Amino acid sequence: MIEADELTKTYGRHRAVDRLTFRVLPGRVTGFLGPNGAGKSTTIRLILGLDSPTHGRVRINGRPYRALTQPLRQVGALLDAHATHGGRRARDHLLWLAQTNDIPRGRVAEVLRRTGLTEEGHRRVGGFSLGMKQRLGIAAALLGDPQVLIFDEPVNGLDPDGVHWIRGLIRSLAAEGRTVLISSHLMSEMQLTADHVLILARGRLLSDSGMADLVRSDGGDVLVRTACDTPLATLLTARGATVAPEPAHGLAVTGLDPAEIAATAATHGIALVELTPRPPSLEEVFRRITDPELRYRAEPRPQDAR
Ligand SMILES: Nc1ncnc2c1ncn2[C@@H]1O[C@H](COP(=O)(O)OP(=O)(O)OP(=O)(O)O)[C@@H](O)[C@H]1O
Repeated sequence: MIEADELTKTYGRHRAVDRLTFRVLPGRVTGFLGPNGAGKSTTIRLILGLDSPTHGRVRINGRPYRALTQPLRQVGALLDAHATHGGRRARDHLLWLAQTNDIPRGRVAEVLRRTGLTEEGHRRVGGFSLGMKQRLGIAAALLGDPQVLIFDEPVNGLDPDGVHWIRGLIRSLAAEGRTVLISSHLMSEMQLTADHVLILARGRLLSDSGMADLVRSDGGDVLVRTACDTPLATLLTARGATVAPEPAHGLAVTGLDPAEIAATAATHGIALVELTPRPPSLEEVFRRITDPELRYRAEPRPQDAR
C-alpha cells in the first residue's frame, strides 16, 4: 500500500504538490492522471524517495522509501525506459541489478520470460526499440518480486500490440494482489486498465474515485434508434431533451433517462430498435474535472502570491 498524508512539495514559491492525502490500495490498478505540470512526476519522485517533501509524508508498506530494507523487493518502478546503459546486454543489465540488490540470479530469466524478452536477453540495449526498452524497464521493476509497482507513462510510444500486452500485464499484477500505480495521459487506455483513479491538477487532488463511479457520476447520453427517427426526436425535444442525430442513423439524447425515452415512445406507438445508455468517456469526465482548475491558472493562487 502507498499512503500519502498532506504531501507537499514547493520549489521556491511554486507549490508543485499541494497537501495530497490518498491511499493506493493492493489488488487493483490505480490510475494517476493530470494535465501537464499537475505534479504527477513530482509525487512519484517523493514516493520513491528521489526528492524530499517540504511538508507531510508518504509511506510504502508503512515506511518511507528511504527506510525500506531491500527496497527493490518491496517496490518496483518504471520511470524512464531510456535510463539504461545502451552498451549493456539486457540480461547483464538485469543481472547487475539483481547482484547489487541481493536478488537471486534466477529471477532474471523469470522476468525476461514474463516481459516477453527471453529471446532478446543477449542483445545490447542500445539496439532496442522503445517498446523493448519499456519491457526491459518493467522487467527491472519486477525483478525483486515487489508488492508495490509504480509505472510512469508505461504505454508511451507503444504500438497497439505493445499497449495490449502492457494492459494485460498490469491487470495481472493487480490480480496477484499487488499495489499498482500507473500515470498516463492516455485516457482511453486508462479507462480500460484502471479500477481506481486519482486526478491531480496544479498539485491538488481533485478526484479520488472508483473508475465505474467516476464515469457514472454525470454526463453521457442515450443512443436511440427507431425505424424512422424524426417523430420520436420531435416528441423528446418537446419533453425537454436535447436530441442530436447520430452520424449513421439514430439519435443521441441527453436530458431524459432511458425509462423516460421508452415511455414516450410506447405512449405514441413507436417501436424502439435500440436504447443504449452511453456513459461519458474518462476523457470527458477528466476535462470536466480539470477545466475549471486550468482556467484558474491565469490567476495566481493566494499561496503563490505570498
Ligand atoms: N526540480 C524542479 N524545480 C522546479 N520546479 C519543478 C521541478 N520539478 C517539477 N517542477 C514544477 O512542478 C510542477 C509539477 O511538475 P511535474 O513534472 O510533477 O508534473 P507532471 O504532472 O508530471 O507533468 P507532465 O505530465 O508534464 O509530466 C510543474 O510546474 C514543474 O515545472
